[in-house]
Amino acid sequence: MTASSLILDGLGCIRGGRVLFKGVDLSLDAGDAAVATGPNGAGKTSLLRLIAGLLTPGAGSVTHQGAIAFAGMEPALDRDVALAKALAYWARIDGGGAGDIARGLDAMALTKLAEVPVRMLSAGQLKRATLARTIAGPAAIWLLDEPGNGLDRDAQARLEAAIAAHRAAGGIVVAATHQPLAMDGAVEIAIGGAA
Ligand SMILES: Nc1ncnc2c1ncn2[C@@H]1O[C@H](COP(=O)(O)OP(=O)(O)OP(=O)(O)O)[C@@H](O)[C@H]1O
Repeated sequence: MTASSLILDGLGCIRGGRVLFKGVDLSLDAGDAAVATGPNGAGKTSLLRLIAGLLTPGAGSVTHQGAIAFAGMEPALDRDVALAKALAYWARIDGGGAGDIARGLDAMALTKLAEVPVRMLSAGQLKRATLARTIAGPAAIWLLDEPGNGLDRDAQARLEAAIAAHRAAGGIVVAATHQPLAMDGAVEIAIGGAA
């Protein structure tokens, strides 16, 4: 993996004319992780979207080295095709091959469901599929929005193992979550306020 880093400098977010947060500073290098916490509506997803470049900062800046993968709450997978085919679509865009898709499927215990249409997957299986796409991709910086939502105990352990392996390989992980997520030494970004 190429060198990765992520720096947030005085980052602020305004949505709907309301200041959600301001002055968020963060500096992550290869192997580091951060977890965004805070009440519903505080701005955790917004923070991830700012980092991904999907929102414009109200203040401050985001600087990063290494590609970003955003595993959001909505599974961005074609519902009408088999899971493996839906992941292959993204592998073509993200840059990956059949081996990477197999690795992603295996990491989230989805290999047996590879030929099942996406629309037939359960909520937890869809979440695992979203994570499999990120795992299969080449991005150094993973942004994970509520990655543990809907996961059973085995899938949660697999997610935590995938995060640890990614960090050991020089990747960076930023997760937004209400649930406990084992990430050794992760920096907490506590976002206050409530909607
Ligand atoms: N498109 C939008 N326009 C204006 N405001 C928005 C928009 N999308 C979200 N918001 C508001 O921004 C605030 C933060 O939303 P966000 O999804 O970032 O919170 P969150 O901390 O991730 O919440 P949760 O824990 O419920 O997932 C909320 O008050 C929400 O209503």
